[in-house]
Amino acid sequence: MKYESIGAGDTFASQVESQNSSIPTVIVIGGGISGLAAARILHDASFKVVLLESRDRLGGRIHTDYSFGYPVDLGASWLHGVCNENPLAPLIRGLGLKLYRTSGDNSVLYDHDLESYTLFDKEGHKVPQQMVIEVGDTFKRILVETEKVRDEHTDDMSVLQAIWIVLDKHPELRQEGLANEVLQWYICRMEAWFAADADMISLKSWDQEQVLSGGHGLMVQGYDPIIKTLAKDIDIRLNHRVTKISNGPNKVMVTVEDGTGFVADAAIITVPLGILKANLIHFEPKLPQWKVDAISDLGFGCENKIALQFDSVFWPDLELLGIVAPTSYACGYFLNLHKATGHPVLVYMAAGRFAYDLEKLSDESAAKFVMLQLKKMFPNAKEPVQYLVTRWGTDPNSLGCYSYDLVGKPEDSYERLRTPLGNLFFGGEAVSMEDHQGSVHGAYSAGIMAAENCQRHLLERLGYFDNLHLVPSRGAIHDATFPLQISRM
Ligand SMILES: Cc1cc2nc3c(=O)[nH]c(=O)nc-3n(C[C@H](O)[C@H](O)[C@H](O)COP(=O)(O)OP(=O)(O)OC[C@H]3O[C@@H](n4cnc5c(N)ncnc54)[C@H](O)[C@@H]3O)c2cc1C
Repeated sequence: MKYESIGAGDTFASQVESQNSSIPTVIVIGGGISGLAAARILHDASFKVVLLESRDRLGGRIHTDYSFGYPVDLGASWLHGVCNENPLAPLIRGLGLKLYRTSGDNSVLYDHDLESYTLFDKEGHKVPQQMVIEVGDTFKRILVETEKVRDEHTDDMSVLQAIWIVLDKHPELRQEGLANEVLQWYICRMEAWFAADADMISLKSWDQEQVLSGGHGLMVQGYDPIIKTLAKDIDIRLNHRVTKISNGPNKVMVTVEDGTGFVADAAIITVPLGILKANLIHFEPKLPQWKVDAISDLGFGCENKIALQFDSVFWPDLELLGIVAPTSYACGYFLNLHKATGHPVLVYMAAGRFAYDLEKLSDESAAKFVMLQLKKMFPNAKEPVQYLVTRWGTDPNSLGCYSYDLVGKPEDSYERLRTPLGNLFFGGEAVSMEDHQGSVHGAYSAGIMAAENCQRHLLERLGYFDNLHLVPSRGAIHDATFPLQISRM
């Protein structure tokens, strides 16, 4: 074997000398979709791979929970870009997974269409749908005007600041009373897309991502089958939290929490940006300043979900039930999973500072808070049978949800983030963000890209071109030709 698990106290050099084999070896750090995609590619290409994952489960920010008796995604749940060009389409087709499309292209609500929801004020009165549509149109006009603000200013600013400038210049776009609360709700939806408050999001970059066509679809059976498929036959070590990475000229040594070391020809790191920002992994030699800067130039937002299971449905047959308020912070909404899955489940979703604040509450208090919101809309709402509460922002394995462009971010941050350092390659959601804005398919592509770069680098460095049989790196699962199964009720 080219690499092996080694005990604490062994020196890097002595371990390197003891390794002799003809098969290139790679350590993949992180068992989310990015790490699994990387491991899959290299495993299928006959590399020797070991994947180190800190949690006691795979999937990372994909987490399909089954405690309600059926799948509920507590992390990612939408496929952004329901089209054949989506890199996940072949896997989804091959597994016969169903998608429930919640919006077409270019919705002002990102992954929902205007007709798919109802808003309520804080007294529980329905907001007239005509007002919701009109304010939605105004919000679109405000956003168009912010493009002019961008053109007029050389320095970047937050989206919120630009909105204020627009409202100052165009008093006719200002909203009062209930209409302003609806406008705040649109801002709240925008903040959910970036998992960050509007005063943190870069005006220069917020709309620059390349979104795939086909709109957005919920994974009806959850994302878990994809994780299971990618993980098949990979040497995976759960409960292996990496604390140190020593990047030598010919080998990489990765040390985990209990002091055990793993040596290989190369390593691919796919831990979330929040982990890199918090310096939870010690790099030897230290990361160069340009890499450290790239890590701090990007934002890492937070979104939390509180899933409520009821014994029966008492709410209307709509996809989203929203509550408007005088600030976007105080607005909220429930995703009606019954619409897509047939199960009596509502998922409350909170993003940005509010999501962090929710994490300070106990599970019970968080569920009580959410039930108060629900009872404003439906005074006779039943109590939930069960509930699940996420804490992505303080979870030591994620420290956030997904990346976004901070105000003033230099243009080449992503490029610097993904640039390899010798035998160390960088995958993970944040690395591919300029194309895929913190998405599952972005993370998947980033893992594939890192694996392909690593593969090329090692084959060149080790001179293996002649004696390795390489399976085409996208693998047989990419050849499936079943149509995507999409429904809309
Ligand atoms: C609440 C929420 C909702 C989302 N909604 C959507 C959505 O609807 N659609 C969408 O496309 N995307 C969504 N996303 C984003 C999507 O989930 C991520 O972009 C994607 O799953 C990231 O995959 P990844 O492999 O890069 O990172 P991760 O899934 O975070 O994988 C990294 C892995 O590294 C492990 N790790 C951390 N530290 C260490 C360490 N020191 N040593 C070893 N392992 C370590 C972690 O445990 C984790 O398993 C959402 C995310 C969240 C949290």
